[in-house]
Amino acid sequence: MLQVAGLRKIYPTATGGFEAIRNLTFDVPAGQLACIVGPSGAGKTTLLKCIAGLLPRTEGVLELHGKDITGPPKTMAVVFQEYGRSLFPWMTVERNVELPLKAAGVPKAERRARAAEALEQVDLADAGGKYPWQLSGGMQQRVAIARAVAYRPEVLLMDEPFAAVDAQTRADLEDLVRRIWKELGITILFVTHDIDESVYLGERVIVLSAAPTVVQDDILVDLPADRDQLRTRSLPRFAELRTHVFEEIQRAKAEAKTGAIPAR
Ligand SMILES: Nc1ncnc2c1ncn2[C@@H]1O[C@H](COP(=O)(O)OP(=O)(O)OP(=O)(O)O)[C@@H](O)[C@H]1O
Repeated sequence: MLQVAGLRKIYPTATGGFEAIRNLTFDVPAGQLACIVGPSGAGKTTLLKCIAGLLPRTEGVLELHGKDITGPPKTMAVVFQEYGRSLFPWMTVERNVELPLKAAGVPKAERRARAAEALEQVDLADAGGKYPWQLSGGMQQRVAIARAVAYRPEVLLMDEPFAAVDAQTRADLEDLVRRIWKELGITILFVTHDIDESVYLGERVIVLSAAPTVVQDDILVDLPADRDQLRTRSLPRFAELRTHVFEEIQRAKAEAKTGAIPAR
C-alpha cells in the first residue's frame, strides 16, 4: 500500500547540502503496524515527514496506493512527540479533536459524534469540555491520538509519540495504540528510539542505519498478536528479538564511526 523506493533526502545547507537519507526502500502492506528504529540522527523524522508529504524528497519513489505523494495525503494522520505544541491551549479537548474534521468540511453534528467516539476510544469520554493545560502529559497525548482516530485515517504516522511521558503512562499508551490498531484495522508507522517498545508494539521492525541512511535490517516480529506488558516482555522470543535489534543499532553506530556502508 505504501511504497518507499530509492528515497534520498539532501537538506540544503550553506555548505552545499547534508545527505540525511541516502537510499531507503521498503513497502508497508495495508493493515501492518511497523516500527522504525535507528540511532539518534538517523533520519527517522525526516523519513516520516517525507512520507507525510510535509517535506520534499530529493530523489526516489513515495507512493500511497500507487499514487505519488506530492503533499499531505487526505487519508493520513500524524501524531508527533510534542503533544504540548500540537494541541491548541485556547480550545477545549473536544474542539481540538474536531479541528481536522472541520478543515475537511465534515458537518458539525457528525464532527461532534466522531470526536465523542474517539475520546471514548482513548478513555477520555469525560474530558471533552476541559482544556489541554488541565490534563496530564499522558492525557494530552491521548487527545492527540483521539484527534488522529476521529479523522479515520487509513495510515497513521507516529513520531516518538511517547518519548516525553513517564514509564507507566508509556506502557498504557502502547497498549492503547495496539488496541486502536486492531479495532480500526489501520496501517501504522511508528518511529521510536526505544528498542523494547519497537518489539513490543510492532509486527515488524525496520532498523535504519546512521545517516546517510539506508535500511540496515527488516525484522518480522513473530510474537503472539495478543500482547501483554508482563507476559510478552518475559517471553524468550521477546528477549531474542530485542537483543537482535539492539545489536543492529550498535552495528549501525559502529559503522557510522568507521564510515563503512551497511550491507543493506
Ligand atoms: N532542516 C535541516 N537542515 C539540515 N539538516 C537537517 C535538518 N533537519 C534534520 N537535519 C539533519 O538530518 C539528520 C536526520 O535528522 P532526523 O531529525 O530526521 O533524525 P532522527 O533519526 O529523527 O533523530 P532523533 O532520533 O535524534 O530524533 C540529522 O543529522 C539532522 O541534523
